[in-house]
Amino acid sequence: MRLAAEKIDLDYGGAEPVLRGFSLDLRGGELVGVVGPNGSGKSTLIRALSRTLRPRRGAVMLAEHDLFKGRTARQAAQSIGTVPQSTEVAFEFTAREVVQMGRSPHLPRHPFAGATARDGEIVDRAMAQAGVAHLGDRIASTLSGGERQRVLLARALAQEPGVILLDEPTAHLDIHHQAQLLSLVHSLAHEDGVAVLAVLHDLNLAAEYCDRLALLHGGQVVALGSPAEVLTAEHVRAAYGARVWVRRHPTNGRPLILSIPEDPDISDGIDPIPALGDVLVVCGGGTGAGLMLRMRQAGWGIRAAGLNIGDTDLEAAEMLGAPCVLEAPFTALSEDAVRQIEASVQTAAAVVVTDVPFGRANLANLRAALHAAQADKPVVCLQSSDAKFSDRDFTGGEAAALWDELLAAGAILVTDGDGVLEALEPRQSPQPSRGDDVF
Ligand SMILES: Nc1ncnc2c1ncn2[C@@H]1O[C@H](COP(=O)(O)OP(=O)(O)OP(=O)(O)O)[C@@H](O)[C@H]1O
Repeated sequence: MRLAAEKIDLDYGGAEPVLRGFSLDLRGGELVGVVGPNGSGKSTLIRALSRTLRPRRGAVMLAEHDLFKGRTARQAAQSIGTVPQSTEVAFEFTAREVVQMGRSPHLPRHPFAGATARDGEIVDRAMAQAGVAHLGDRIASTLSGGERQRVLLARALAQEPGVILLDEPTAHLDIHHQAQLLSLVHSLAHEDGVAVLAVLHDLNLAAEYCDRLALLHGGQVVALGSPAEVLTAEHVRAAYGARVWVRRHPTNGRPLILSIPEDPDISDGIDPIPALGDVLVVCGGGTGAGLMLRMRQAGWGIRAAGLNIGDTDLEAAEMLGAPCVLEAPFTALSEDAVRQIEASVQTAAAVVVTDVPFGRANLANLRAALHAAQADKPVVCLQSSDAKFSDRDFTGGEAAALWDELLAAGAILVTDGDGVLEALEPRQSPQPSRGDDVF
């Protein structure tokens, strides 16, 4: 069953709408997660989709009907089951009675008077699915928050709806019940063809279970798509103002979000706008992380040459907001990546080559540095005094030959990070060329 918000404006009577021109299409067979910071309008969206809050503009369509004009509340409840954020139960009903209420949109009269044996079976099944069969005789108000949340899920399941809307369904659940609930709603979507929309705060759970995500910020969708498309460090920063690393989950390949502590050592002293030019850093395997941070703190803009996804230097570069040329894990830099690196060399003020090992996979980075030096671009090469380049050449000598060419072309050899900064330091704009009194 399709449920769609079509360019809706929602408000609570204030001057400004909470959601503005909002559209979202939910279809049977998919689990869509709605994520976003506090106050971004997630619960308000659920209220509109569940026919509780009428949009000021636009329409909510249930199949081909306008939910607010073409459907009664009872008709809507036959198709849409809602698990609300609040688990408060006003009256002294037993858990089973609460679940039985889910059948009421389908019954001709009073929910308990009109219930048939089949309704009873549906209630039993819903309680079993939600893992609350053993709580049937308990007074709902005496249950724990997590137990009540699962009872309310059972109530929604008892409606046998084509659409289920869940507002923070995992808020009160322990880790085991979180996984159980999301697995259940995932299978309702994928095996029974139900359209499921869940507001979730936990981005990792959202990434793991949802087919699509909508990221809300300020009452608008700022990103909509697969978890990998939506949960990028940039989107998370833009919506939440939080800095995160985005890695891949080791088993399912979905994005894994790790928050970066607001470490004053990292953020202090970094001017948001680099005062100097951009330096392209050839690094990898952690050889560039500390150096990039120091260079950034010194006022340089940073770009990273080709890095494989999963490389620790990629995390550091992302943390510093540095553009990177990305390559798949354990894969040699592609022709496209090499083109991007060479283009980056053209516009960089300088190139720094860390003491990263070179193999066939990243040799193109070293070649790009050589091209920079040959084009009279300042290139600084890091080689600690007690190491030999041959120790980090895994190309059978090809990298060593490039390295020698690089130094012959005028690259500056330094032995540590201080040396890199010193070599770069006098290079205030305008950018002088090699041969000027620069290094
Ligand atoms: N009943 C109401 N009356 C007036 N304003 C409201 C009401 N409910 C919500 N709002 C406002 O609407 C905006 C969106 O609130 P909403 O509850 O939809 O956000 P949310 O994304 O679900 O937040 P949270 O993550 O904190 O649950 C907020 O500014 C909130 O203060």
